Amino acid sequence: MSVEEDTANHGRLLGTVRGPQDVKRMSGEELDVLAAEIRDFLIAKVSRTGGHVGPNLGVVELTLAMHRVFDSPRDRLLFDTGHQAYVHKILTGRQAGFDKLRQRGGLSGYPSQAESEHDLIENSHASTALSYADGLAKAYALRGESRSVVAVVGDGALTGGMCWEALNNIATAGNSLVIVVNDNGRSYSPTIGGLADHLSSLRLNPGYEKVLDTVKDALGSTPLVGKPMYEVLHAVKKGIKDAVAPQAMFEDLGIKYVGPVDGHDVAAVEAALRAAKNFGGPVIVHAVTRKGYGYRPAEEDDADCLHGPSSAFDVETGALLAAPSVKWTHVFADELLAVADERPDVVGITAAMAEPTGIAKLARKYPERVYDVGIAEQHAATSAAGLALGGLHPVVAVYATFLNRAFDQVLLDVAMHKLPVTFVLDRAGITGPDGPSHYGIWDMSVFGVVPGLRIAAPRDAATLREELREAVAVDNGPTVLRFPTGAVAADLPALRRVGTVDVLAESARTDVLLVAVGSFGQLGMEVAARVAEQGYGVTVVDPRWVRPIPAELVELAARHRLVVSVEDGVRVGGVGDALAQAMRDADVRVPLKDLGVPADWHPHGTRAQILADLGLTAQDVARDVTGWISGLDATPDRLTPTSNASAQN
Ligand SMILES: Cc1ncc(C[n+]2csc(CCOP(=O)(O)OP(=O)(O)O)c2C)c(N)n1
Ligand SMILES: CC(=O)[C@@H](O)[C@H](O)COP(=O)(O)O
Ligand SMILES: [Mg+2]
Repeated sequence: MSVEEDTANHGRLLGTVRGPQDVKRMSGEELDVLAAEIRDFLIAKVSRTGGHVGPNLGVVELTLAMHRVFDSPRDRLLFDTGHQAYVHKILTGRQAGFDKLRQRGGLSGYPSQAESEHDLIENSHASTALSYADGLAKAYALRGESRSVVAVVGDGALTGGMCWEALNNIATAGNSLVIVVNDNGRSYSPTIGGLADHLSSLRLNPGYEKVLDTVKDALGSTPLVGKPMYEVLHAVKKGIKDAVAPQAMFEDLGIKYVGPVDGHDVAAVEAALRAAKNFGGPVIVHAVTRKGYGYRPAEEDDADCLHGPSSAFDVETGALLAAPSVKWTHVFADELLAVADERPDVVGITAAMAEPTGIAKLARKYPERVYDVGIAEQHAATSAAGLALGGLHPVVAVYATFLNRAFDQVLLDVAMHKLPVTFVLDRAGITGPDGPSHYGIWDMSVFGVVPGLRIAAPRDAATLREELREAVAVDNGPTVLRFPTGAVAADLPALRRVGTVDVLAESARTDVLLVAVGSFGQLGMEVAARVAEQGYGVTVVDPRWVRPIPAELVELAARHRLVVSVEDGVRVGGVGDALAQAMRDADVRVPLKDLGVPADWHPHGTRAQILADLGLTAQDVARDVTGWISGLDATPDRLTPTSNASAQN
């Protein structure tokens, strides 16, 4: 079936859309038909691949209006977080790519400059678009380029601190800039905080422009008597603004407010955008939308309005077709609740992701002991420091990649004060479909340098439970627990424990010490078996606590001919790097080869595919290890002692 035929199957009009110019000339009726066809298309395609169906169903009309009012790519359309850019992709010639959405070699789930000139922000981390927009608008102003900058930001993303830093600057700069607040009242769960309350107060108020026009009309018949009348009018406007228009917050900042407007009414959004485009300064267009709009399973999904089904789902019910087995997240959630039952000082913090991180389970039993801070990881870290100063032991549960932005807070607000805060990093390592900015590959390197901070990498459910308990027992500094996405690894019992290091396998021969970090424990066992077939002995160890490097690991290294480490994190500054340094410091002259993820922007795909591309499979590692150890046989001094010569370029 050709692309045209396939697309046309989802609607006659959609099949005619090759680019934004095709929607500019459509009538209101045609746009309504096209919106319905786009919804059919989204549900049909995303139900097969998984992806952010809920958010994108909520921005169909919004995106149509944007592409009708503005001229992308000359005018720049920015999408905060970017998970809601599918409609933008549909309208910019990429309908054919949706059969391989978020799949290796296929369409990214986020804007991608490599895909289209219409795309700009590729980072899937929330709350960045307004800062990009501020910079872009300043650049166009300085270069004398008359181009519109439009940033779509969700109510959830608006709870991120960067947004307010940007608004502060946008107001001062006064450049022409359109901020479309896509207010569907939800992140995953309902958006929290004072801002959310403020936005909902706006949703409930009549647009104050309308009220103002009414008053102006009423007063308009009154003959103007110079200054006094002006004073009266101004006083009336101010009174209205203060009384009926809580959007004063934005306008007092110096940013014009337009709305609230029905985000599912193309004509209404268009009118607001045209007014904003011609205003000649920064304008907020407050669009009220519904996440999952037009698709009952999403609209009725109380958890997260089908925010992002991770794989194919049933169109009728929205339920995932492949029931997830026991996930690392589930094990964490259960054990945290068990700990909380025993430890009244243990509290939980989430950054707008209670369900995806498992913290929701604790919140259901102890709602008073869980804090949802919004998409505000920096605040989460320092608020946790405050909780710890107040005598509690906070557990901050975030995806590994999102803690990157709170490095300074972890370093100085938590660690320098030696505060007992536990950071639980879910989705650590290569995740897959969400691509490079979601890869939780930096934490062991970035946070490994923090003095007094300890990092645990459990290898299975049993060690996750054990290491979580060990972490919350630490009362003189921060701890980090990190584990990958997906199904939890089968329990891998240790033969014995040396200090905190678990020995998983050993042999009469001590040719190789294989340090298998975290969930790579099973991989280590398979490597040992393969290398043993070549006649070499491999000792497989799981350090459990990977930073700081356990002294016992260095002692074990000294008793082998070759050390190999393998980790689901970047090599630079990773566990292998740190072990090599510890061995040098102890003058342990044994060659070390460290395997891990190259510090780079790795493409999206499945976790297994990306790991295979990086040579992080049992077969590849076994081949490498065999090559290195047999090379030592041939030329014993080939690898200079304590070398951590890179195993990969
Ligand atoms: C820094 C950061 N933290 C967490 C996330 C995970 N995340 C992805 S989308 C989302 C909710 C976004 O809500 P909103 O901005 O309102 O957009 P909507 O999905 O409602 O369209 C969250 C928390 C993220 N992408 N970035
Ligand atoms: C955009 C975002 O941060 C999430 O919606 C992301 O898609 C994570 O998905 P998983 O929860 O399936 O890892
Ligand atoms: Mg939202």
